[in-house]
Amino acid sequence: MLRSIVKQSCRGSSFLLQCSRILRGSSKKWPIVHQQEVIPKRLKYTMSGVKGGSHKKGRQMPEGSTEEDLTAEVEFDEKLIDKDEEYNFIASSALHITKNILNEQHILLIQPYIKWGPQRATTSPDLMVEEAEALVRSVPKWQVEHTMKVPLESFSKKTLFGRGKIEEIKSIISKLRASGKPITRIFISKGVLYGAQKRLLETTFNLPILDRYSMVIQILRLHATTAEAKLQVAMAEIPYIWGQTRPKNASVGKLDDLVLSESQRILLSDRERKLKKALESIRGQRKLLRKKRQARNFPVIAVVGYTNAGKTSLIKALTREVSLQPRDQLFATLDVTAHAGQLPCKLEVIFMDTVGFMSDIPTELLECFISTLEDVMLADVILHVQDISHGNCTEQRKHVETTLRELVEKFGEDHELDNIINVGNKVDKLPSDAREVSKYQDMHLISSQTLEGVRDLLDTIEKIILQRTKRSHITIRASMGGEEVSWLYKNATVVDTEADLEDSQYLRLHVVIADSTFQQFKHHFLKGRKKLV
Ligand SMILES: Nc1nc2c(ncn2[C@@H]2O[C@H](COP(=O)(O)OP(=O)(O)OP(=O)(O)O)[C@@H](O)[C@H]2O)c(=O)[nH]1
Ligand SMILES: [Mg+2]
Repeated sequence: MLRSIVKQSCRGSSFLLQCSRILRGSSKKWPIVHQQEVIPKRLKYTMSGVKGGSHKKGRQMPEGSTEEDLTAEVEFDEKLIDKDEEYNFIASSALHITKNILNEQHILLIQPYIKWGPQRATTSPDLMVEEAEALVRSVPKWQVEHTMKVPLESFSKKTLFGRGKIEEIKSIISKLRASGKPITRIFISKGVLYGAQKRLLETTFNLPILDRYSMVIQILRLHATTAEAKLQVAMAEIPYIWGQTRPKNASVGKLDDLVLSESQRILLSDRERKLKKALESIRGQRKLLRKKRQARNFPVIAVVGYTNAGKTSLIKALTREVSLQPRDQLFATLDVTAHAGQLPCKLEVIFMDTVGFMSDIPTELLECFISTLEDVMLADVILHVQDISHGNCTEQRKHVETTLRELVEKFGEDHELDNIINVGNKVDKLPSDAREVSKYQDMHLISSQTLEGVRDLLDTIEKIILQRTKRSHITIRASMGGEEVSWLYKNATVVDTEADLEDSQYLRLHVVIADSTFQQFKHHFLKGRKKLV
């Protein structure tokens, strides 16, 4: 900690600059046919702004910028997120999207896993089942009636399971029907099943089959409320449908793939093109929004983590924002929303809530949320929230870290991911003697529910934010009622003020100030220039 006292005088005002520079850090390296029938509707797309923000009166804002300015409009065809009967027909064949997702469904859950070899599961089958059950629970009225763990030698068999296992599954389905629990869907908890595998199994059991990708799509459809989230989910459906479809000139032997007519192919391509365009516009709007935030000079803290780790709960604990609704559901948050908060030094910051990650789901799905994830890449600090009470915590952590790295590489961001703070959440669920374990050593153990450890975490965030955004904590002595005082209120964060014991005409202001702003301050007041910019 550097402490220095600088005595200066100018224009009759003397300054005692007592600089307590807490931290100084390195800079951040940082298809169709129907086009004519559709009347493109101009839907209002409202970008979520900073919720709960409190702007200090007189604080310097970019000219003309207000909360209102965070609203932007993107034009897109209403059919992309609403009812498009022809598309829905294709989607329901490939994804088994139900007309009314809220209808009751009775699920037979099958968890396949590889016991030996390079594809061997890194997680225990029981934990895999637990996660698969949580996926089903995330849709109201969907109920797991029976669960099976099935060890396999590989996932590439045409019928996935051997003959004996298929007979066993058939017999379980019959028994359940006989006992008044008829199965309506089979959920095979594997990332993506080949189109041919899926259709063969559907014919064998005479039931719709869901894999993890199509299961997650059902949940995302249910949880998407804003136009942006709905467009992103609509986009995420397209690669899956193409993957399930027999390629145009494929040999007729592949009868088990989903076969689309020429007009259906055109419809799908056209939809893909329009979605890409709409999402590009949204990406542009998000960039604009980011620029506005940057102009306002608010540090940004992105909160990432495995789904259900407690990201939304942590933001709620840090901001006390009552409107935030943490839910015991997977993929509860689909929109990146910005929430205003304050660090202990009173510096206003923005916390960004994000979409959760999940293993054994192709990154293609997550990539549709790229405009969202760009906000994460460009944040000053990333909080990686982990549910340490979860039996699979270590694997979840690895998965999030790997995916973040993959996304950074894929989207060419120059990011070293060196600004991550690991947060071990739900510590209240751990017995006290389990907390000392070395695997938690690089983590801030907290509970978003009891608020244990939250204040310490905020202190760490503050330290890193000050370092990365090149801000310092300093004390400035200035004449009471003088121009310097109002300038500082406008351009810096005044944490506290006290009377100067040596001279009652002076105030001592404890401020958090960006290094560049401090240079401006010195330039204006120490060089005798009266006019401020
Ligand atoms: N006991 C306990 N439960 C917690 C804690 N933090 C979150 N939860 C619970 O965990 C569940 C998930 O919390 P969320 O905050 O919605 O998790 P999330 O990471 O935002 O989840 P997604 O948005 O679905 O990715 C909710 O039921 C919360 O009440 C905690 O510190 N202790
Ligand atoms: Mg959430």
